[in-house]
Amino acid sequence: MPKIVTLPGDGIGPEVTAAAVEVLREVAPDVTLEEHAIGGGAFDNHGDPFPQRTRDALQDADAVLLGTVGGAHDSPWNRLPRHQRPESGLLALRRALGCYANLRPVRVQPGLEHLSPLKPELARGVDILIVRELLGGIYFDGDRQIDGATAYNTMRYTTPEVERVARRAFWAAEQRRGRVTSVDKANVLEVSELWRRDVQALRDREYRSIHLNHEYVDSVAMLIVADPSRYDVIVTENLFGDILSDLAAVIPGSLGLMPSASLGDGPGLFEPIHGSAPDIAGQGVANPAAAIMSAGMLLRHGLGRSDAANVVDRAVAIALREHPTRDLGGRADTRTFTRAVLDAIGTPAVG
Ligand SMILES: NC(=O)c1ccc[n+]([C@@H]2O[C@H](COP(=O)([O-])OP(=O)(O)OC[C@H]3O[C@@H](n4cnc5c(N)ncnc54)[C@H](O)[C@@H]3O)[C@@H](O)[C@H]2O)c1
Ligand SMILES: CC(C)[C@H](C(=O)O)[C@@H](O)C(=O)O
Ligand SMILES: [Mg+2]
Repeated sequence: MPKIVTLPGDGIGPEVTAAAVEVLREVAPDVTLEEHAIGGGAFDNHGDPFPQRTRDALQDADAVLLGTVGGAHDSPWNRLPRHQRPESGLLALRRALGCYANLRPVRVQPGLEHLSPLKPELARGVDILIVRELLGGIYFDGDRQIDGATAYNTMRYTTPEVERVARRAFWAAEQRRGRVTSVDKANVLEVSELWRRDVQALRDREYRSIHLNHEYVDSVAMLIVADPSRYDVIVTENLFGDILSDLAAVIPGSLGLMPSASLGDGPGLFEPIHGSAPDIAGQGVANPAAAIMSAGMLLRHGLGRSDAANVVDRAVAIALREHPTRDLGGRADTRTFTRAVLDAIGTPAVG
């Protein structure tokens, strides 16, 4: 019986995770779910944003389902030493699981173009997979400091770090349209020069059937919304991927439609890309679609259950058509939307 560790976290995390858990129980009733603490609440209760008990629970987990961590800008959590802050708990979790490849799909489902603020002809058919490097770069390098009026962080990558995430991107592209765009800032940064060189060399050595091109991150920030259909798989380093994926959320219509899967060599981590949304937390109005779709990715990538994952994706699309949430200009609250997903799961597919 597969064991899934759930980590609801802070803000809207518990609200959207509860929805995803309901859906998981419906489509995978044999799975064991075990809830643990992470983030700001974990610090308040256990003095650590990634407590030892949570760390221990990962040992025999098959997959991890995460909500969100963090507080508002004026939260006391933001005045803690950095290693005690909620976000540090999340980064430590990613590192503990060794999840170096973060898959962030950006998809406009047929019939849901109207949810996008882009013109329907631009939004129609968009299907991008952003592969974000998740354990390296400026997020993790030890060389960082703030001291009086001076502060620095360093962005560092090694060839093995670049190659392992690029491999995931090439592999994904082989199952899709065979195109990879590697995004960097090689016109300015040495670290991007290495990134570009290593991605190209790997393509030339092992993935000759893949069409690879390189683009600068500033240009991609424009083109991804101006002409999103030009992209199939995008592979990029940690910080660029963080920013580009929130930007890309505009294409389907909301951060609440952006799930993710973080994969390494052990159990995967599945989480919506959005944050704890302190502005709407506790009101029961968060869009749980990204969390539910993350549970779908867990079924697909974490447990190898594609059929169940397809059922979830189809049900989410139906619920979005009939009961859009407030972030999408609709009126459905979290409960109504989740109910609609559960109802759609119970309705046999036609055709
Ligand atoms: N993976 C994570 O846990 C994660 C990711 C990003 C940010 N954060 C943390 O979350 C906190 C808030 O960050 P932020 O405000 O910059 O970003 P955010 O993603 O929490 O919110 C940005 C905006 O999007 C809206 N939004 C986000 N998710 C939504 C959903 N599911 N349904 C409806 N609306 C939604 C919010 O209401 C807000 O207006 C910070 O502490 C930050 O560090 C955590
Ligand atoms: C909360 C933060 C550490 C995190 C990140 O920057 O990776 C978030 O923005 C994300 O996109 O998952
Ligand atoms: Mg982010």
